[in-house]
Amino acid sequence: MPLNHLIRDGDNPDITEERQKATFSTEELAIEIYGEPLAQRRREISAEVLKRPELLDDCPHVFLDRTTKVENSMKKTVAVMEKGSEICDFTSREELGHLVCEVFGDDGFPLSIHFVMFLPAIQGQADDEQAEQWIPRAMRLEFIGTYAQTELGHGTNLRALETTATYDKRTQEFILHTPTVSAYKWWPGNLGKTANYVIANAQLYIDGKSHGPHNFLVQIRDENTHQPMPGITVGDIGPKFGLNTNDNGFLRFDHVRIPRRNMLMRHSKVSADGVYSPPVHPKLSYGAMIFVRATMIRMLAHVVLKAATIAIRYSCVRRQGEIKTGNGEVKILEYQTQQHRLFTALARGFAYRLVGDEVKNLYEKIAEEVKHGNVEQLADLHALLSGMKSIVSYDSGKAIEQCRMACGGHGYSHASGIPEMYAVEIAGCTYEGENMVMLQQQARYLVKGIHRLAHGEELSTMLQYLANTSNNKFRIGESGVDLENALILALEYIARSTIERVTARLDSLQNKGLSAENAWNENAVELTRASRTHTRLWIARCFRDRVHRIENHAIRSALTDILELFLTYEVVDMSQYLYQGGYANSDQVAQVKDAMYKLLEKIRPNAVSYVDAYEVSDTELRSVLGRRDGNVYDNLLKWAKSNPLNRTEVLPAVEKHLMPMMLAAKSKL
Ligand SMILES: CC/C=C\C/C=C\C/C=C\CCCC(=O)SCCNC(=O)CCNC(=O)[C@H](O)C(C)(C)COP(=O)(O)OP(=O)(O)OC[C@H]1O[C@@H](n2cnc3c(N)ncnc32)[C@H](O)[C@@H]1OP(=O)(O)O
Ligand SMILES: Cc1cc2nc3c(=O)[nH]c(=O)nc-3n(C[C@H](O)[C@H](O)[C@H](O)COP(=O)(O)OP(=O)(O)OC[C@H]3O[C@@H](n4cnc5c(N)ncnc54)[C@H](O)[C@@H]3O)c2cc1C
Repeated sequence: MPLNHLIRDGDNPDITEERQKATFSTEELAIEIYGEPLAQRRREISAEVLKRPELLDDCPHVFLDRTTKVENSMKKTVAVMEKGSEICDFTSREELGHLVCEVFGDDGFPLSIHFVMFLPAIQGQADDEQAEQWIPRAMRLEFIGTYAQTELGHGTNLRALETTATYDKRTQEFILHTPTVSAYKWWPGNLGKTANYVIANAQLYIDGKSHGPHNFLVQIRDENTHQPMPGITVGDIGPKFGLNTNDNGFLRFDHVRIPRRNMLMRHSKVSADGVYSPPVHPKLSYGAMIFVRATMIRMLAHVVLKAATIAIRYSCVRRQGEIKTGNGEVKILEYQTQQHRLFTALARGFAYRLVGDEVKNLYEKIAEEVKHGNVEQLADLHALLSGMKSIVSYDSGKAIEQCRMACGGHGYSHASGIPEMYAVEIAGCTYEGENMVMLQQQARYLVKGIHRLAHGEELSTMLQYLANTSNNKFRIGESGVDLENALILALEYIARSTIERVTARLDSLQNKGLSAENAWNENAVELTRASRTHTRLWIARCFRDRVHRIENHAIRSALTDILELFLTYEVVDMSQYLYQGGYANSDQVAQVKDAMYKLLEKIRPNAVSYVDAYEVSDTELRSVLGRRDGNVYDNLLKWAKSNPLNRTEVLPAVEKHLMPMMLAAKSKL
């Protein structure tokens, strides 16, 4: 009985051969990733979707213009809302999430901002009475909401947002106003054509005094006619690099009045007579962003694993060139360069996916405490998520792009599915805080850590490795030190020494009289590097702990290969830092590289089985190259023939423009 459960008759023999080589059960690995009931439920949901044409695309989305794309996704949204509960349990985020992936593919659920920002903002920041008033109706989708914070002129620097909410004591209302063009709200998902309400982030003014940005619930479209409300100008911002089924929008308020109780008042309050009570922590109004940063890690990992699925499967059915002359063309996955590109992408995908679970659990624990007024761990969480969203979005983008290039010319075609994946995923470097900015948020926390240590103060668990100054020599190959431990310690050294060095430089510049702000800016690149090394260490440790907890021996062993590849890759990638301070020499770094190349060989026979175990259906994958059955060439031809340009033999545009030109050229002879 083969261990890979995806073998079927009629598949490309090259891919069947791969599946027969599996040394672990792909079903058991799927259970390790998703958990026992969910792994099975995902398959049932995928099978159900296939039976319902209203949930499937008539043709690949890339063949459609934007208006048709938007209409299709709205139509399918209604089908999911009406019939989805027959297919999956709507109270399970995981089941619903899977249904959404099947039905909508890369662009995700068209109303995602309603669920991932609008509702979480209300849940975390509205008081009980407000929550009771708004949440049930929002959950039933009686109306659609979005989160309107970013403006045309400012997205990063929230303190400079220009939209104002001025309290009018006389009528007990807030007046929302957009004073300039740069104050237009710009970017919110679903704002353009869909949302009826926004959580608007605006500068609160009472009696001429500013209290900084706060969140307000504002109706922008009539619930029945969908026409803009008085004082509202709203529309779509136009096509983007990706996510084109979403109507990201612009919005202007012209002295729009809302009742006092439409300010979200769990943490900050304004009384009827205009008395302001501040929150227990000044950044609690940023809570919805924290939620998305925590959630997006798994979402980004999912895209990497989809791209790896496509590129690894394709690399086993694509033959090109010979390794030994005369022995015939090989599967391109036999090339070490191909394995290096793809298995390291696979390793990052698995690492981020499993670590993403841990991040989500940590977020839920701390968010619950914050809800009850305990903000002790908020700084740790903010720092961690700032780093995580940045590293995972950027390194995932690089991994996906490598997967695309590894598919050669066909990777550049939309038939591969990877260009759309990249376009969607890479937006994660920008939204929820531009990466360079977020890395610096984390760097503040790291620099403070070094200063605390210098003053003999206690460090949070996350930073305790900063005190381990005895870790000053690479111990790879020493007896009693296994590879994993040596690599984790190397990553600790890289992070600690980088943070120490940049902090010392900051301090010395300030001691020489430079202002704190200028000293910071002069070290900003190094500070982002420090942040990167710290976050990569955190991911590595968390991934290692997760793999060590696996009880099934065969699965632990399969994921240990992936873990070790991940660790060697990270250490090689940052090896220049190992030479600083004489921690390692070039022979030791060469040992890490050798270990990495051996792991590529070890992983090779199981490559297809790893991605099979992640179980992304063909419906969700939307890729000709990544099809489960490996029958790529016939289907590439079908895909090309079905594209709208081939509907007529002679294109009307050719008749209209080129033919007359050619005829005219002939007549001149
Ligand atoms: C789950 C996804 C699924 C599907 C989604 C699919 C598609 C979704 C697509 C898009 C969704 C995206 C939606 C959005 O993009 S919404 C808009 C997001 N906008 C941002 O993220 C803006 C980024 N800017 C900021 O967060 C802040 O302005 C800032 C850079 C953090 C600076 O803030 P500021 O108020 O000026 O504070 P500082 O002076 O820099 O810091 C003072 C102090 O506060 C601490 N701090 C900052 N933020 C937080 C926080 N959130 N929580 C806790 N503490 C925070 C900061 O560390 C500092 O602490 P010190 O101790 O050093 O003083
Ligand atoms: C697909 C997508 C969906 C979005 N959805 C929403 C949404 O639903 N709601 C919403 O409110 N917003 C949304 N946004 C907006 C998004 O949150 C912002 O674009 C993001 O926070 C970045 O801000 P910005 O555009 O002002 O970039 P800018 O801040 O202008 O960044 C431009 C450059 O300046 C640099 N920079 C800026 N400030 C600093 C600094 N202090 N130090 C160093 N460098 C700096 C950046 O690193 C970057 O290189 C979305 C954006 C995208 C792309």
